[in-house]
Amino acid sequence: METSLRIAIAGLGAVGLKLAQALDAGIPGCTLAAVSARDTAAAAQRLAGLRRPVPVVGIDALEPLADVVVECAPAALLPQIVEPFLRAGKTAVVLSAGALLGREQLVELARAHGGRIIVPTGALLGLDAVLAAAEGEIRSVRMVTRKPMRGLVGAPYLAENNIAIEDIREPLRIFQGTARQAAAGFPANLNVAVALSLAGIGPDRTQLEIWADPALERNTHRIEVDADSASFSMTIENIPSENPKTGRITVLSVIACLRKLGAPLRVGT
Ligand SMILES: NC(=O)C1=CN([C@@H]2O[C@H](COP(=O)(O)OP(=O)(O)OC[C@H]3O[C@@H](n4cnc5c(N)ncnc54)[C@H](OP(=O)(O)O)[C@@H]3O)[C@@H](O)[C@H]2O)C=CC1
Ligand SMILES: O=C([O-])CC(=O)C(=O)O
Repeated sequence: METSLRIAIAGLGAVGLKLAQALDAGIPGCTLAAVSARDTAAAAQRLAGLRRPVPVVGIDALEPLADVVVECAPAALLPQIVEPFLRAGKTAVVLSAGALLGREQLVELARAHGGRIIVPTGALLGLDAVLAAAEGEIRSVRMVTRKPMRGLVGAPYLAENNIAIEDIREPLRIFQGTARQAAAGFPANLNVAVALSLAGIGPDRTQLEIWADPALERNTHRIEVDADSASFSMTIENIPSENPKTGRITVLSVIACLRKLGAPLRVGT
């Protein structure tokens, strides 16, 4: 007998709204149960076209209404969104992966209560191969991210280091360091680097370069992995969504992830 997972969406922006619409159109094994947004009235308006309306509630009211929460909100809200679900032994799908760093207690909470945190591949690619390689020995993981300026503006790292990118004419390397350092300096831009590090050799060994490139339209990530099982490199060129910092493929990754949760055939690691 098919049971349907009740899905809550925390954050109704570029990712959350598209996800709500996809759930309303139908993802097998999943039912949209509730959403949360900063501006409740505006959110209710955005959802007016849904076939089956759902309540718009505060973050703290989501847990009793759902089995799974999809976090697609500003990174600072991550603990408030996922803790109630983990404490109830439920599942949290996390897009603000950078905010998991330094919050290992969330994983402990999940472990203690039988809950689960799932980080989808999101705007990246190749995490299946990285996970497989990590079962052997990975010698190095390097990622190079190139973004148009509108995909980077507002990042705290730029202000803290007096880096102005608005008027650059040539590609400019604005950051070189580890995934952990990038997550702190670019909390709305580099979740993908943290997801890569969690799949592979961790946030302190995953090396990252970030370039601002005025010639680009797409957020571009290249990953290079050297392991005892294989060497591989891959590049993804993300078409921006309504939010220039967020690739269109991000919500599709979440939809695929939810579909997989209830699927009798699961492909990929
Ligand atoms: N892992 C990955 O590969 C990727 C991760 N991300 C991350 O995913 C997250 C979502 O991205 P995106 O959809 O583009 O972001 P948006 O900025 O488009 O949307 C964020 C949403 O969060 C809502 N929000 C803000 N404050 C609250 C609150 N207090 N309670 C409830 N909701 C709130 C906003 O509400 P309102 O509309 O009312 O203002 C908005 O709807 C971001 O952290 C982003 O960095 C993005 C791309 C890829
Ligand atoms: O890393 C992110 O959070 C988003 C990103 O780069 C992209 O969408 O390409």
